[in-house]
Amino acid sequence: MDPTVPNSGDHAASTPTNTTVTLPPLTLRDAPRLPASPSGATAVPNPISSHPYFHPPPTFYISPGDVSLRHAFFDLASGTPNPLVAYRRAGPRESLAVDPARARAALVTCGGLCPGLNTVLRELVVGLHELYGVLDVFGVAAGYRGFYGADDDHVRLDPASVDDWHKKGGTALKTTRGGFDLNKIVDGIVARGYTQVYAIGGDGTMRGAVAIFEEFKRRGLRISITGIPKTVDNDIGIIDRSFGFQTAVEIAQQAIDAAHVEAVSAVNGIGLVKLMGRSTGHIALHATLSSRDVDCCLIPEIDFHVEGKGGLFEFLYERIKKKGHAVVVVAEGAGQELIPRTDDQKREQDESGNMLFLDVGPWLKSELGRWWKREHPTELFTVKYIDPTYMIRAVPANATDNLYCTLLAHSAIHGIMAGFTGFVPGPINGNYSYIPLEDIAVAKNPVDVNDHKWAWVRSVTDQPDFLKP
Ligand SMILES: Nc1ncnc2c1ncn2[C@@H]1O[C@H](COP(=O)(O)OP(=O)(O)O)[C@@H](O)[C@H]1O
Ligand SMILES: O=P(O)(O)OC[C@H]1O[C@](O)(COP(=O)(O)O)[C@@H](O)[C@@H]1O
Ligand SMILES: [Mg+2]
Repeated sequence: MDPTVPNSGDHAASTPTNTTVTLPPLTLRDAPRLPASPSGATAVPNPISSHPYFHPPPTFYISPGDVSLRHAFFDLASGTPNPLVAYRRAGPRESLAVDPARARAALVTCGGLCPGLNTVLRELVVGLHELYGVLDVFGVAAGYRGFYGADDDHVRLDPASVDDWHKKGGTALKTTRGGFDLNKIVDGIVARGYTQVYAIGGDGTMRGAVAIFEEFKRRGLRISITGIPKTVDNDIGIIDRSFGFQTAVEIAQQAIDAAHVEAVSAVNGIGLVKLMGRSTGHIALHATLSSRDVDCCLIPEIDFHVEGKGGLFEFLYERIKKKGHAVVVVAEGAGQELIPRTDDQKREQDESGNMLFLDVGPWLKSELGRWWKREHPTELFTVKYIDPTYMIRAVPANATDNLYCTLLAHSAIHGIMAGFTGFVPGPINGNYSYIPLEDIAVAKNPVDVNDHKWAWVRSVTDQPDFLKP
């Protein structure tokens, strides 16, 4: 039977049918493993088995054959992904490739802040100590450069010292951009006797972790590394979402609410909110969908023009005529090509090599004011601009993100102790999996503007594409 042909006949009278479909072969993108121990030491039983409280049931441990699928759905009519890709399922293994008694762990946070960083750190420390009995756990200060920093950049951590970290925004270890000197970093790791590295950061950190992993291999070192994906922008691909993102969206609501109040309380009022999102508009999109007060959402994935027929300003004028006010949410990376910049500004980068953006919020505010004065000089007009940039990422994680951070931290530890390295733990369609670092480092996560989500935005804001005629 052709699976793409719908059942014919009376719908109410039809019965379920079974259709057999042949799927393409499955490719396992396996997480790399540590080389065998030179001493020939064999597997160590998982200490959780002898933990006084766990009593793991037979289904507790992840079996060597457990995998999860990357694609949870596809259209049989247009062809399935070929090959189908699978990853190892994350979780505790019955036997370990790493002896916890000899393990020495280093935790580092890099890049921008994100709600939940401190929770991940806390859960790594507590999980290493209490699940596996790893007592040598160190926090490395101020990003990758801390590995080749002074002695006091390496701080011993234990469950007591991190007890309340999940309640705090930011990162207790401090974070920096730049300073990625591969040889110095690996020399520092070796000199301090670290056997496992947990690098918590965004896309840049993941690319750095790939380089460290490759250098470990090149030098024949038996040191494992895992990357725990952090990005408030949610711009890392393959995984369902990054931690801290939901918290950021929640806090963004407060800015949109304020913009809405200001807009409705003014004559011909516009509330303009700029949200984070360097190359992706996820925060702006999700904040728009959850708020429902937004009239227009601008994201980096969609070009727009401001003046003239079909432009943003004309749309806002019409919306004000209809409703008396309008709320605009703009992601920081949107409309960058519209803002005039000098050659020097075009070359400006942060310490990690990320392009520095001009501030789209004030630019939009002043362009709109200028346009209104010119086109409608006799009508009152007010724009209130709100920039909650750092407020949405410098807060502690909410309950959902705190739980997510805990599961990520535990998944990372289980993977490292099982002997995996060069991997990233993360949920794929809700299943925690181990994804090779090199896949994550290149997987971007732009907003798919052809997807239902963008259609939802349109249905909420009733906004057109601001295309040039
Ligand atoms: N291509 C790369 N190779 C090696 N290290 C990188 C690379 N890109 C960024 N890094 C390093 O990763 C760290 C964090 O990068 P950054 O872009 O600032 O933040 P994020 O990881 O949040 O994207 C910095 O120390 C930076 O130097
Ligand atoms: O001012 P900072 O600390 O460089 O951070 C600004 C950037 O941080 C971000 O949150 C992204 O940070 P990451 O690359 O560290 O994830 C962007 O939204 C923003 O452009
Ligand atoms: Mg980044």
